Amino acid sequence: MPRPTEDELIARYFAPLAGAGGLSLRDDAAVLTPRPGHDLVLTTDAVVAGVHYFADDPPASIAHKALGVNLSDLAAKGAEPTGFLLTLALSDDWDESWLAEFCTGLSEAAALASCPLLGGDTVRASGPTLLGITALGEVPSGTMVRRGAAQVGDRLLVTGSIGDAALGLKLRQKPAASWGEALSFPVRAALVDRYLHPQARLALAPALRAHARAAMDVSDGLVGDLAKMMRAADLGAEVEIARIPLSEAVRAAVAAVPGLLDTALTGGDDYEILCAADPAKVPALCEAAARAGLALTEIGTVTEGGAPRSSARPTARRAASAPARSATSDRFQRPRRGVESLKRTKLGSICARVGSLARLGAWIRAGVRARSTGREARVARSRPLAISAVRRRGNARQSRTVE
Ligand SMILES: Nc1ncnc2c1ncn2[C@@H]1O[C@H](COP(=O)(O)OP(=O)(O)OP(=O)(O)O)[C@@H](O)[C@H]1O
Ligand SMILES: Cc1ncc(C[n+]2csc(CCOP(=O)(O)O)c2C)c(N)n1
Ligand SMILES: [Mg+2]
Repeated sequence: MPRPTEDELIARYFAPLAGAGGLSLRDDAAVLTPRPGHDLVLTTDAVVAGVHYFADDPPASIAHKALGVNLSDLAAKGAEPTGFLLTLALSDDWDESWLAEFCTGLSEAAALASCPLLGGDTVRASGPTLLGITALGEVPSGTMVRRGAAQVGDRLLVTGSIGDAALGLKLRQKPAASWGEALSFPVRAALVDRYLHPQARLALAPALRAHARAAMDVSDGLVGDLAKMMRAADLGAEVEIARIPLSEAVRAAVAAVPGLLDTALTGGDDYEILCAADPAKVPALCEAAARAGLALTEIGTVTEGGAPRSSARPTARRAASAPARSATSDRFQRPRRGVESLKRTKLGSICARVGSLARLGAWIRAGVRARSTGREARVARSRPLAISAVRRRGNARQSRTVE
């Protein structure tokens, strides 16, 4: 059967999802008038087959994820969704039934969030399918919650539970994983569901605007994203690892294989919200979250920064005291090795104190400097991946001498 043309696709599958500003998807562009006294909040995120989802994931789930990761950014900014634009780059082998299911899922996800389709583009890709969504939201003027606005002494809080999706991804990759056998079938299914269907915490948006000082959503793993948030404020943080909210399923998995804690804390795909609030506002924030049906857990405190190293926003202090470094540890960055970087990160003392190199390694690989005394870890900014140098030297005591 011949595949529909782009115009046929639009009329059959996309126009039914269009909101008022989308003009039935029959014009060159959409048009919006933001509510008086409101700012527009704009965000865009793409998901790619084989990178962010599996090509054989259910098409409706893929749609839910593509929109959900964008709604999560709006939620973290305290914004309420207005609508979204969709760029669909379909791999050569797409078929209409896939697209029909995709649009069913997209329609459900959009309706749940009151976030209609406003427009988009459909093209053929020579590589894997890519779904790019640009989401628009609104906040009362001047109230968008910023990533970098935390202050020393603020409490750090996180919604929901961390690590479920990362373990769900592991199960999706290897359903017969031995640690999975410690979990009942419904618990395993719940983990995979967290991976497939991120739940943007939109219900938290008003509480964040009212009571939080800073926020971001956790898409790349709590460890890495906390480091990003602290870097944005040029501050550090002290996190009590034992307070990080873990579901029963994640606890059971970690009990079976302790190394899975690293996966849970650094794996990503959580789409929870990490926020910082004045301690005096924490009770009101938590009550508002509870009224919105969301758990919010205190996990630590914002502190003065460690040795400033980011070259992303140079300051006089940085220029005077520290070498430049790249902005984040992310999926594009290559490992940095060698004793020089080890010296600068003071990893030696950290490793000597922590004892569990394997556990700490994940924090440091994600660009976080941690000190630990028992169950507490002090987390600040650091040079990513220097842990590999420690490993190569193979001896924490020896490493300490180069601090
Ligand atoms: N190619 C790009 N062009 C312009 N701005 C970009 C580009 N890539 C990222 N940014 C901007 O950089 C900032 C940080 O982006 P980042 O991707 O870390 O945020 P995010 O969308 O919350 O994360 P994630 O992609 O993990 O969900 C955002 O303001 C984003 O708009
Ligand atoms: C098939 C598959 N393999 C791996 C992952 C894990 N993953 C890939 S990108 C990303 C963070 C956000 O990405 P970005 O920063 O590019 O927006 C995460 C957690 C996944 N979701 N699916
Ligand atoms: Mg984000």
